[in-house]
Amino acid sequence: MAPVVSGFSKLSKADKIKWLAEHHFGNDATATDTLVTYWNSNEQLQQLHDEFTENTISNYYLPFSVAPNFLINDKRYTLPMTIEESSVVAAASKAAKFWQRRGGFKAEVLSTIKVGQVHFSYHGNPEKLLLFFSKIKSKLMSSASHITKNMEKRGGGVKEIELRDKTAEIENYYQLHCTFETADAMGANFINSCLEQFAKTFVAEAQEYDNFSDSEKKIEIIMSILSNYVPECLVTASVSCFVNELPSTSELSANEYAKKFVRAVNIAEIEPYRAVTHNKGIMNGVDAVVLATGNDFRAIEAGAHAYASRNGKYRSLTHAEIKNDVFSFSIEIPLALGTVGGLTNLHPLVKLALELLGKPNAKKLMEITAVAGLAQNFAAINSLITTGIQQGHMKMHLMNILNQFEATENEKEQLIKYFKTNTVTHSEVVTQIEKLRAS
Ligand SMILES: CC(C)(COP(=O)([O-])OP(=O)([O-])OC[C@H]1O[C@@H](n2cnc3c(N)ncnc32)[C@H](O)[C@@H]1OP(=O)([O-])[O-])[C@@H](O)C(=O)NCCC(=O)NCCSC(=O)C[C@@](C)(O)CC(=O)[O-]
Ligand SMILES: NC(=O)C1=CN([C@@H]2O[C@H](COP(=O)(O)OP(=O)(O)OC[C@H]3O[C@@H](n4cnc5c(N)ncnc54)[C@H](O)[C@@H]3O)[C@@H](O)[C@H]2O)C=CC1
Repeated sequence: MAPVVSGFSKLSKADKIKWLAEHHFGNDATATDTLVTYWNSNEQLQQLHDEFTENTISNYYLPFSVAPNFLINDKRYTLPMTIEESSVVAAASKAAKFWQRRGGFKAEVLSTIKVGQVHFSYHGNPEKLLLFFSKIKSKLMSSASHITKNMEKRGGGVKEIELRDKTAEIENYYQLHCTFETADAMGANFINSCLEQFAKTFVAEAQEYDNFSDSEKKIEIIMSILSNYVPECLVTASVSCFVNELPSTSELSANEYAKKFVRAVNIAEIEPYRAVTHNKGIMNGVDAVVLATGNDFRAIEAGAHAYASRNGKYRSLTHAEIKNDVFSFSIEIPLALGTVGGLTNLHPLVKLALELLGKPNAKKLMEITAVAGLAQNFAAINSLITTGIQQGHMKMHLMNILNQFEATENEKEQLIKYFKTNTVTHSEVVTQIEKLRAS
């Protein structure tokens, strides 16, 4: 077991690695070599990456991929996608290619309101608190004007502050429930700064408020923080076509395909076990664009799953229907994304990704990202109701298995040829490698 270390954060990068090598890797040089191999030879670039987070000792690469042919609101895009899982980029590309010949994707931002809350305890008469709040509300707003003035010039700022009584759930618990518009920023830091200012002003004003008793004056702030639940920062995307334009085979007509597809989505609307996997497939596309564009994927994940269970049951984020011989498929998803702030103007590949998308504003990026989720879900369901997921997924995963077994170029060539006409499973790849090596 490694010893407790004090002052680790203050060590140089080299000394941090030395400590790790000594206490976790028995001074085996391989560990150090692996870490150093991933350093960037451009020292300036490396320093930039070192400074993104804390205790950085190396870089962790993920593939930076692209999916072409996305027709969104009549404009063609090539999507940047950062993801480790094979077949996601292929699936997105396949769906994009399919829908670009059928009118493409339509997307629309429904609203962009974000939420933050000051959580506090108040011991006293609730009516007096409400009266106090109504008296000082405008002062609360104006106390943050030094933070909000530039955001207001961009059309954003604080929208509303509400006092919410939560004492039915927790004794003496109240909130300032605040809503914001943050223009092209995701807004976490802006919102948190505003909230902390509201909290300070709230406490100070309470102490000066003559109508409060001494105990009522002692408002205790528990915390001030934005919410990643953003049901009003919402975007929708959809595709539609005549049923007879859908894929068909001798075993499954286009009409049967449409019905089977809708049924698959319906199952994800009522069955949580399926819905979670269904939405995971959607997030394959969403997260890949979110990561490539330097956005906060934890915030997006948390918000999307909370939205999926907003009615008390976890459900699909997509919906499908057939009406008058038209098949339509849509998604509605909360996406608090930014095209300024965070890493967006810092990471060279993020800058490139945004440039690839034509330097979108936050709303446009919300539309593009929702489309990536819908496309991914379309491709996954298409596979699930026809060939099954494994055929296409394992075809893409083959190279990973071959690399695990350190297959030579010659072995790869022979096995790729073999698996063109044979189903890829992990065990079959192992059998074929062993066969080759024994011959
Ligand atoms: C994998 C495919 C696309 C193969 O599909 P295919 O029909 O065998 O592909 P193809 O070789 O005929 O090529 C057709 C198009 O697919 C794309 N494509 C094809 N291959 C590549 C490639 N190597 N690199 C880049 N793009 C590729 C590309 O757009 C290509 O057009 P082209 O470029 O030739 O004009 C298909 O089987 C598919 O869409 N499968 C779904 C895969 C999937 O959803 N993967 C996610 C991982 S599984 C998961 O995490 C979640 C899940 C699935 O469980 C969610 C759920 O249950 O809902
Ligand atoms: N719970 C959460 O989700 C939390 C997330 N974070 C992190 O906060 C970061 C995002 O915070 P932000 O406030 O968005 O970033 P940020 O702190 O980099 O601020 C962005 C700033 O850019 C400026 N700006 C310039 N042009 C703008 C425009 N057109 N529209 C809007 N603002 C413009 C504004 O001053 C704005 O406040 C992410 O890195 C996220 O991971 C931080 C705390 C909590």
